[in-house]
Amino acid sequence: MSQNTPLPFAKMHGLGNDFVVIDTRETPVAMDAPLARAIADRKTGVGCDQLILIGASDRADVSMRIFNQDGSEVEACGNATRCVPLFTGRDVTIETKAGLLHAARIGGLVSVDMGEPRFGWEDIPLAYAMDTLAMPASWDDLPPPAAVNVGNPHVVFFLDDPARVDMARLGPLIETDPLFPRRVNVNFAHLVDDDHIRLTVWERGAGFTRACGTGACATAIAAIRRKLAHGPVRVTLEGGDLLIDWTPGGHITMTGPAVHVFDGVLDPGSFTATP
Ligand SMILES: N[C@@H](CCC[C@H](N)C(=O)O)C(=O)O
Repeated sequence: MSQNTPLPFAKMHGLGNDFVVIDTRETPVAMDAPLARAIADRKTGVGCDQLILIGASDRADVSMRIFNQDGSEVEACGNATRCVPLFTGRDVTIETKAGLLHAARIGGLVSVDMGEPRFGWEDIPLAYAMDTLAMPASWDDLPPPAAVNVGNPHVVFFLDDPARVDMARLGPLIETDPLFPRRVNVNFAHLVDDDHIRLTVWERGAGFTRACGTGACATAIAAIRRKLAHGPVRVTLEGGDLLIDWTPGGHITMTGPAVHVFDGVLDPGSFTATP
C-alpha cells in the first residue's frame, strides 16, 4: 500500500449505500486492495461500503472502478452509478467492467440504463450447469433461488416470511459457497404486490448495506421472469425506494436518488499508520 500525496475525495450515497469517490482523471492513483480497505475502514479511514475511482476513458465520458469494503475490485454498482452525474456535474456515459452505462438526471432523481441482464449458468457464474430461474440448490429451508448477472453476480430468494430467516448467518454462508466461484451478492426478497418488492441485500465484499442498486435490478428481473411481477417494479430497501423497469430482451432502467454529502482530503500519512 503506498499513497504519498493528499487525496481529495467526495463522500456520496444512494439510499444510504455510501461511497468515497476519488477523481483520477488528472492525477492517477495507484489503488490496491489494502489501500481500498484502509480508506473504507469506518474507524481508521473515511468509511464507505464502496470506494469509487472516476477516471478518463477513450470510449465514454468517464470510467468508473469499484472496490468493495473488503478491497475486492468488482464490475458494477448501481447506487454509485447514479452518483456519477452529480460528481461530474453532467449526464454521462460511463465505462465500467460491466460495459457502457448511461446515467441521466431526471428531476431530482437519476436514471441509469444498466444494460442487459444475463442468465446463463456460466454468466453468473456458477460452478456447474443448472437452471438459473429455479436453482436446485438449498441452504436451510430457503426456497430455490434465481440467479441473475446484472454486471455483477446475484442470487435472489423470494421469502414468504423474511423475519423467520437468519439472514446474518445465511448471507455470508451463501456469498462464499463454492457454487459461486466469484462469490455472490445475496438478495432476500418479499413480494408485497405484483409491482412492489421489499428487499434486504447481503452484499459480496461489504455485508448488509442500506440499499443495493444492482440487487434491486436482479430481484425485479427475477420476479418478472418468474411472472410474479411486472415492470416498473418499486423495490423498497432499508434506505428507501428504487424504481426498476425491464422487459424481457431489453435493457434495465434503474431510477432513484443520489446525494453528495461533503468533500474532504485524505491524509496519506494516516494510511501508513494503519496496520
Ligand atoms: N452497492 C452496489 C453493489 C456493489 C458491488 C457488490 N457488492 C459486488 O461485489 O458485486 C449497488 O448499488 O449495486
